Amino acid sequence: MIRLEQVSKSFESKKGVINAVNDVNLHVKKGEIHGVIGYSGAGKSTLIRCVNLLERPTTGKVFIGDKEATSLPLEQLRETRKRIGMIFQGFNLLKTATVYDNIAIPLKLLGFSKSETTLRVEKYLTIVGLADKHQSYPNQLSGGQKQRVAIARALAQEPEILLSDEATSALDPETTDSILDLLLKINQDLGITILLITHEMHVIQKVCDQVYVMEDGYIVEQGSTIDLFTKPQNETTMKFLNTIAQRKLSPSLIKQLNLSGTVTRLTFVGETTGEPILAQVSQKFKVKPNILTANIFELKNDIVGNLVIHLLGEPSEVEAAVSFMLDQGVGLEGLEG
Ligand SMILES: Nc1ncnc2c1ncn2[C@@H]1O[C@H](COP(=O)(O)OP(=O)(O)OP(=O)(O)O)[C@@H](O)[C@H]1O
Repeated sequence: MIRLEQVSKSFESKKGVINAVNDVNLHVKKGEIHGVIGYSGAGKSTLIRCVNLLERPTTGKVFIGDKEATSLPLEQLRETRKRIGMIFQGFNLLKTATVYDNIAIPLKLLGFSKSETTLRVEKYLTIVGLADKHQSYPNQLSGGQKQRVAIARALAQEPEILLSDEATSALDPETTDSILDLLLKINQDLGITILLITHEMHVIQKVCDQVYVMEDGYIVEQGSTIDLFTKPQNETTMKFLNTIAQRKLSPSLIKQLNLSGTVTRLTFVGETTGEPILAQVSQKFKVKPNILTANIFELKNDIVGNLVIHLLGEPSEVEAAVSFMLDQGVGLEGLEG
């Protein structure tokens, strides 16, 4: 549905050329939700703006469906843009217009009749849960409600694709979750393909099928959400994972705990998450597993559990215990300690 082939974007500035996006390849299939995560300045906004050609790539190709948007004449590009809705961190609502008009005005500008406009405004305000707010003004709404209006405005044009530029970054955690639930609902119920950018791993965790980690304009790691959560390869990915679950024991903690022996992280995915593996390990082998940290979190389609344990015992028993856990489908990663 969205395909980027070797897309780069540079800007001329007083300090020289800034390569904001470098050689990015990306493919979002119809109905999927993909997320790009990166720190400030990584190039995420520039990248997402290249998708609807708000920024024209310096080199590379952008495909929307089977059309190469980067080579379309302006008139056809306008048509293609109608297939893409966008929401923003700052909502971009007209302050002096009611909720109704915020959604209706773009439709009127697109030439929809009054009755079709009314129908669509009502339909999409109901979908976002604000059917009773027609006549409110943006300053009478909470941040989450404003984002819901912005989502209704984007949906009212009945796009196939929704681009989300840090749509939850200005919201508190609870409101963030309610907006993410809404994105999941419109993805599932309306079949809308979503590409989002974020600096919050929680957003990726909750809604994304595929993830791209971006740094200095490059995609430094990409894969399914489950793979990134269980087998991260890149240092930046690990830093983002650390924001939701402790992955490393700090040297001072290791010192305080006076750990000797084996410290390992166990990763449980799906069915193995509920198995009492550690109880079995201590029954079958002469080892004492001591849990140092533990967490369990839900991804969009999976459950992942992480345990950091300290295994005390004779090396041969520890080795046998480790091998048993591997056989049970548990992911293992040695940690310093
Ligand atoms: N119009 C522009 N002119 C010059 N430089 C730009 C322009 N837009 C972005 N940049 C530069 O490109 C780089 C990437 O910026 P971009 O906004 O895409 O990153 P980001 O990951 O979205 O960061 P943030 O989350 O802070 O917005 C930065 O160095 C930025 O200063």
